[in-house]
Amino acid sequence: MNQEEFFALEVPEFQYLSYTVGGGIATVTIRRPDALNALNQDVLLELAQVSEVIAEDPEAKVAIFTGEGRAFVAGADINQIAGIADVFAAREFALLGQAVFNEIAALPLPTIAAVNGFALGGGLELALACDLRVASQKAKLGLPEVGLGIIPGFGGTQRLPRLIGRGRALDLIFTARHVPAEEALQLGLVNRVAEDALQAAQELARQILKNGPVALALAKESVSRGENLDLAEALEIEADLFGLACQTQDMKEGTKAFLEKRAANFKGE
Ligand SMILES: C/C=C/C(=O)SCCNC(=O)CCNC(=O)[C@H](O)C(C)(C)COP(=O)(O)OP(=O)(O)OC[C@H]1O[C@@H](n2cnc3c(N)ncnc32)[C@H](O)[C@@H]1OP(=O)(O)O
Repeated sequence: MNQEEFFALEVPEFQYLSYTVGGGIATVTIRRPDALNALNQDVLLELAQVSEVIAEDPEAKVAIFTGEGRAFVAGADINQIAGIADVFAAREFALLGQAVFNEIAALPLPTIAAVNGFALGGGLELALACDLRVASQKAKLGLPEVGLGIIPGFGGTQRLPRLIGRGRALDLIFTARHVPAEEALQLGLVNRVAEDALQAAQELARQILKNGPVALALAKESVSRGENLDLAEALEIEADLFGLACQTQDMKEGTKAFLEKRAANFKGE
């Protein structure tokens, strides 16, 4: 077995997803358009698998998640929720969604949700597990679970207030309303609004890709690890990771390129 074969990436055959990678951008498209890409257990398990693929793929430097058709994801599958037998099964379902989205949130590279349409319930929770969100002008976002007599269970009650603040998050959760893209932008729920969410996400990814890959991963790690700590502890982490960044070839190349007034050629080392 030669080295290339040894390191050959195995991408499973997905039923509900497609995975492509090109120019450093990995793209995951959720494909269950007849149900507006609703997340049943199988889709969730495939999302877990694909996040392992992304983590292992040397070609993937930025990952984009999007949906086929007129929805990003219209939530967890309400048919499955309606059939949940007892409190234990319900808790397991929430824990499964949380575990999958935690895996996506922990990917050591920038992730972007290209919100091409409805991002409701578990769909918004998936977008919240990504680092950045780009919405199409026709996108609608929200956590409508209380309208079904349940609460957000895939991280929404935790990630949404951390992103936009408690008052704004509880407004969305209590009213169950669908927020249009422009309002989502004002709320800080999305980073950009564009006519074509995927195209705008790809442009954003290309902008990110100009920068040092190790530095991107370390910057994400610093923000993620510091998020739930007090400032003094979090600043220690930042200093440690700054130290690591300064040990990289990318740092040598980035600073040299600046001084030589040319574009840096980062190797991700
Ligand atoms: C822990 C996490 C919990 C959750 O995430 S709970 C779920 C939260 N999400 C929601 O409550 C949104 C549910 N969906 C809707 O409210 C509506 O859809 C929309 C407003 C998004 C779109 O409405 P319209 O344009 O009229 O389309 P349509 O005919 O309702 O949907 C097309 C097909 O998609 C199925 N579908 C939509 N969302 C879900 C879902 N979340 N779970 C299962 N199926 C869903 C429908 O039933 C229908 O299917 P058919 O054509 O066979 O009647």
